[in-house]
Amino acid sequence: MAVIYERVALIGLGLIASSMAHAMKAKGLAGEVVGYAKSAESRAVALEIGFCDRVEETAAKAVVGADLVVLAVPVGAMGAIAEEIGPHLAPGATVTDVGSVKQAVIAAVAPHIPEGVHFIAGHPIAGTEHSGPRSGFATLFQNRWWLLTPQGADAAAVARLRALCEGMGAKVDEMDAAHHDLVLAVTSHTPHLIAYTMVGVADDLRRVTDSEVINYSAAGFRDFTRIAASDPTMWRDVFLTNKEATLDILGRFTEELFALQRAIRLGDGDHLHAYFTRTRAIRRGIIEAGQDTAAPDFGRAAQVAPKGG
Ligand SMILES: NC(=O)c1ccc[n+]([C@@H]2O[C@H](COP(=O)([O-])OP(=O)(O)OC[C@H]3O[C@@H](n4cnc5c(N)ncnc54)[C@H](O)[C@@H]3O)[C@@H](O)[C@H]2O)c1
Ligand SMILES: O=C(O)C(=O)C[C@]1(C(=O)O)C=C[C@@H](O)C=C1
Repeated sequence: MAVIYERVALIGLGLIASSMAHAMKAKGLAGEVVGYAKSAESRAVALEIGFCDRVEETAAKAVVGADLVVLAVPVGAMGAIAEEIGPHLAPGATVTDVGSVKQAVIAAVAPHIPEGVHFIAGHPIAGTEHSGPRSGFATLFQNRWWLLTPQGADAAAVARLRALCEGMGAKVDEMDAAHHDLVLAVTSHTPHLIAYTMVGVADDLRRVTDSEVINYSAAGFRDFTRIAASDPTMWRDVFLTNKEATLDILGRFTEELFALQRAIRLGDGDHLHAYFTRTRAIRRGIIEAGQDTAAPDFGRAAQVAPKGG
């Protein structure tokens, strides 16, 4: 594939940035990949693995001369990074981000983007519970959605970023930032909160169940523990910044839960059966639509990754 950006600056060198670097290198999409991470250890790992050609000790230095800058830090850190790099961005460059929340990131970043630089917020709907520079892999975005929320950004700049995402194997869609945050509150944010809660409940019961929770961990619970092992900083920031939509969905979730609780108490098997029949159809619909792209290659991602690098 042809080079799409001559110099890509990755700010933050964790799961998403390192996966992007691996994918761009595998497909020849970037002339040079420059990296910045706040810890020297992560910068050294990026050079050791070789997914960055060069690393810099500050974000400001890393973005100099870059035609694409990717903000790949926790959502709550995006504003401060944008403020630091703003004066150093090259005219005509594109800045994007990969944050899991869009309205808060746009509000925090956009004020620091100078005239003549394109800001196109984005979000790859792909990830694992691992973090840090050793956790990335080139196929993470294969067949996964990459949502862009361009909010009127220059069409040619959007098309170029879209080509990069597609080059990394993703399917691209554009949407409004508020809509994105509502959709993701349903499909990702609230499910994570539920998983965190369920694992917390099991932990509270540890003394009662002894180690049986671990020893006899059934598939459903094991899936919860994988999700609940996700990075605490990232998820703290997601809930603090997508507050409204998450609280809305949690309210609806609680209402449904109470209705199921009541059906169990009353022995209302018809209610339970009808409910589970409806949800089973949803799962089947996802599979029939070819959307059941299981998270790829967990074996490879299971390497021990330095945290908070
Ligand atoms: N992990 C996922 O499943 C996933 C999926 C899609 C999008 N995202 C989003 O991508 C972004 C990065 O997530 P990740 O999974 O790659 O995280 P990660 O923890 O693997 O990497 C985060 C990087 O940000 C740096 N960082 C952390 N706090 C910082 C700060 N205050 N200032 C400067 N740098 C800081 C870390 O040093 C690290 O290099 C987040 O915004 C997250 O919401 C994550
Ligand atoms: O597969 C996982 O481990 C994920 O949780 C990835 C996942 C998700 O699907 O909810 C998590 C957060 C994102 O912003 C995008 C993707």
